[in-house]
Amino acid sequence: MASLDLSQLSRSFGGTPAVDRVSFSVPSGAFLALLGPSGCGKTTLLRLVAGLERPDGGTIRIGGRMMAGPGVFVPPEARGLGMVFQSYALWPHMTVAGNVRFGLRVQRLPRAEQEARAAEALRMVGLERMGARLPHQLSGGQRQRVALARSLALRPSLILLDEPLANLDAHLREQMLAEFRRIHAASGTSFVLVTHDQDEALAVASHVGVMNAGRLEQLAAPQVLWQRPATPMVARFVGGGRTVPVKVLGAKDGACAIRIRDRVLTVPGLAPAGAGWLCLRPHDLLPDPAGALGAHVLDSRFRGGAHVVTGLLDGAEDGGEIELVLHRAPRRGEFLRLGLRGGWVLPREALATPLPRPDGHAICTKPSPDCQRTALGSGCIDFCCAA
Ligand SMILES: Nc1ncnc2c1ncn2[C@@H]1O[C@H](COP(=O)(O)OP(=O)(O)OP(=O)(O)O)[C@@H](O)[C@H]1O
Repeated sequence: MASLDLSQLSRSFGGTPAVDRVSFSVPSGAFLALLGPSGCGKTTLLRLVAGLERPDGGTIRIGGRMMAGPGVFVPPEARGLGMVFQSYALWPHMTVAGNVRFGLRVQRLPRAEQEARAAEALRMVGLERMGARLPHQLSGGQRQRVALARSLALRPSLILLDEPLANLDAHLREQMLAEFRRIHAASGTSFVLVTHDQDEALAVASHVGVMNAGRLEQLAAPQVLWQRPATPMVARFVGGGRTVPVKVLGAKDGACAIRIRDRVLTVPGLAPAGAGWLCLRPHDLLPDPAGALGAHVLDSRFRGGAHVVTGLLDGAEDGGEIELVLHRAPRRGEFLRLGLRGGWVLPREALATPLPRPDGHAICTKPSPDCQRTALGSGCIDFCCAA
């Protein structure tokens, strides 16, 4: 088990930053998922932590030990990490047990200990009866579990997983996600997972970091990321969210009075009077003939016992398509009036001084290079500048 602390971590390729002054701390035993659009720097960040890339600046500490920083670079094999990749990278001519023992042999552990540790790791991933098989005699999910067992056998303090489920079909991914959660809890090892799939990240992780163009936009618990996005990018990226420009009239006790057309509504949020964004997710909207918002129906299909409607949200700045659930089939082109049962308000421009939160912490509306910590372990669950 180890904590992971990054400070101002940067890496550029040909002058273009792939990871740009990223700072965060996650506690020992965390399951951190890194999420973001293609090319945002997730893999580069993972490779920096692994020691497969050297940073241009900043520091990496694992379990409090400096792994990279000014004048320090600990090579990958000395970082005490496990790595699991999309490709599994199993030796095809070796049995499952042989593959799991491989790293222990390299470490020259006594044979009896190798066997005991391999058996324990295979038990943890539920493959205790498959030790004698060859990799080609296993399913994709089983092969991925062997790769995980091989890492666990080394008893690393941190396991790095790079898109480990990408080669599996949807059903198997679900199963493996549940397995990952179980194995993470049973082993007590900290996990860092890079994934394209936000459902996967939100389902499995204790902490989720959203990256964009090399920067960390927000690092928070999944439900915080969902309910209180720190930036418009996070609001749009996570859960098919949309942002509608609104006028904020004032803020009090963690809620904002906003004007939409001729209506004044009170919505949770942290924005001062002025231009703001109303961040919406599909479940924040419900049909309401007297509602302040509206959407034109583009398409509708019957799924899960209800009509899932794709609508074009009136006034949204970012394309505006949003999914709604109705209990009747709407006409294509129909205008639906929508009421609010949720939402979150952000300021249009990043604030120089974050507004105080009702719980006494300050929230970063735009994480800055000076933002040193994400105090997840100590009570505050937002990307936080509170000193
Ligand atoms: N070895 C390299 N040489 C040059 N550019 C690189 C190298 N590795 C990564 N990059 C660039 O750095 C940026 C971040 O890449 P990275 O692979 O970290 O993103 P990612 O978020 O993991 O993307 P994806 O989700 O598509 O895998 C991209 O613009 C990529 O082209």
